[in-house]
Amino acid sequence: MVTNPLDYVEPFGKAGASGFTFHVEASKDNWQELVERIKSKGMRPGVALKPGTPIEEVYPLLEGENSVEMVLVMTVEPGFGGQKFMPETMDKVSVLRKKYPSLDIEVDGGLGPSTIDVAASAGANCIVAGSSVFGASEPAQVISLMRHSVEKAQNIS
Ligand SMILES: O=C(CO)[C@@H](O)[C@H](O)COP(=O)(O)O
Repeated sequence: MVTNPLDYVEPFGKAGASGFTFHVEASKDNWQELVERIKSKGMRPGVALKPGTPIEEVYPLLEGENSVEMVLVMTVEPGFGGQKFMPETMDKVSVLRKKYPSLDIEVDGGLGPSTIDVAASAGANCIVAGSSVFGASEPAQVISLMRHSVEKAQNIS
């Protein structure tokens, strides 16, 4: 998480990023300008929210022509890898999935073989995983297992 996401749009765009996700907590006053700027640089805008932030805070960012295209529900406190998945964040994923059936919903933190099913069933379709993949003896198998769980929950396998 960065505190001034606007400062990073241009450099990330120049570096070749295809998407730019900012925290709703860090953009309360300027999210519209931020989304516009991200789109103008050819990137896909996304918004992230911390575990304690109510899901209602992202609703305004999902309406109108300047809307974000992805919501990242943090499943740990942002900061570092290797933390424990917070199952209580799944209520936000379920509510969001019900309200926006085709939205990309990402989850990040503590995702791996033991937690993927609950996240996938709640409606998450984009998975960020660090320790469970990079710490595995067969990373490809872990990725495949998680992909399968998401596809099964979305009825696409
Ligand atoms: O950076 C963060 C949290 O701030 C995450 O992206 C973690 O790095 C994910 O790592 P694991 O929880 O999967 O180890």
